[in-house]
Amino acid sequence: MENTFQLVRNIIPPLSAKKFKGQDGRIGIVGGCQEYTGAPYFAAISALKVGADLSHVFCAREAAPVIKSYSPELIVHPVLSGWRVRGPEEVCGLCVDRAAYGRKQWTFQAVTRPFVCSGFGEVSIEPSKLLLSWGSPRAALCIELPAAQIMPFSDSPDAVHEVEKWLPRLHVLVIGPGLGRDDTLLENVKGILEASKARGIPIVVDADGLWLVTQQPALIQGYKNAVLTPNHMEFGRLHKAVLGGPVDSADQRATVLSLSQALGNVTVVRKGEHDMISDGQQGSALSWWPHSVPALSQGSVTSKPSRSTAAPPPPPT
Ligand SMILES: NC(=O)C1=CN([C@@H]2O[C@H](COP(=O)(O)OP(=O)(O)OC[C@H]3O[C@@H](n4cnc5c(N)ncnc54)[C@H](OP(=O)(O)O)[C@@H]3O)[C@@H](O)[C@H]2O)[C@@H](O)CC1
Ligand SMILES: Nc1ncnc2c1ncn2[C@@H]1O[C@H](COP(=O)(O)OP(=O)(O)OP(=O)(O)O)[C@@H](O)[C@H]1O
Repeated sequence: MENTFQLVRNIIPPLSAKKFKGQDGRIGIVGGCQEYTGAPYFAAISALKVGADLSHVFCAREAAPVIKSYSPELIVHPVLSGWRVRGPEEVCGLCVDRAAYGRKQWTFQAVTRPFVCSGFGEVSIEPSKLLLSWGSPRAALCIELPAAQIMPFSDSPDAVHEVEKWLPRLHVLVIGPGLGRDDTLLENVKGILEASKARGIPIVVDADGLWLVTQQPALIQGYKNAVLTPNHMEFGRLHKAVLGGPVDSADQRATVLSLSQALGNVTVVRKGEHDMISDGQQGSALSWWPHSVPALSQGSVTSKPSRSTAAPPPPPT
């Protein structure tokens, strides 16, 4: 137990009157969409609980009010998602919440001449038109649009740019908790990941960030400032994508080591009954992680303390 305390002390910055806010860690979490608001919250708040000073959450627009109301300590940027439809003159502007794209239910706001409508209704998109219907009895509005005019948007014109301007002030970025798997949103996240790499910022990749990396392992290949934190399923998917086959359950540690090596010595923390870590040099089981933490969706917490102070990953026992 004493050993565990010492290891925890190693990654928690000591309090000091000489420091000012921000010096002990400014963390960025890229995650949170309409469905998932808990995972980015846990990621952000657990960084604060282990000693970081500031936690920023960059999330989809519709997740922001929810995450903000979990805690006043978090700084929440609703920049990741949305659709803006630029229509013909009679449609001055129309916003449809991005997270629901591909489904029937949308939250929308349409500013048309001669009226404004907003609400929660059904939207169908065809190549050249957009049909909104809402209310009871149902009202409908059909807008003729060239498909090219339905464009992804963030609350600001460019999601990557919006996050990028914060990057010089961040010590570490956590990419993926509760992000969802929408292609357009992941395209934004890809841009954020590349911008972070260009600055050498340490990155923890979790949950849907791992989904993205599984589709495009080159994104993280050889970036030694990255820590991947896959759970059982995520590890299996990543292993298959990178090494081309299923996980050898007979030697779990070896699989973590070989995945790390195949990714160019990116650090891999495989979560499970025994968390396993490898930086491609050696593979270890982490018995130090406090297993009083129940296996109740605590992965969002697990991955964050390990890099939340931009400290090196915890040493193996
Ligand atoms: N509060 C929030 O905001 C949270 C948000 N989150 C968000 O949720 C989304 C989905 O993420 P995920 O990890 O649940 O889905 P995924 O990777 O598809 O795997 C699910 C399947 O894996 C299986 N399975 C799992 N463990 C296993 C094991 N040890 N051994 C064997 N099987 C195992 C299990 O199979 P089952 O038991 O159902 O047969 C299940 O079907 C993602 O967008 C993420 O960001 C989450 O982070 C949660 C907290
Ligand atoms: N079978 C298990 N026995 C004991 N502890 C476990 C077990 N599986 C996971 N854990 C603990 O839970 C932590 C999170 O693992 P888990 O597989 O739940 O990750 P996750 O699915 O990414 O979580 P989240 O749902 O928050 O994203 C692990 O780091 C480990 O400490």
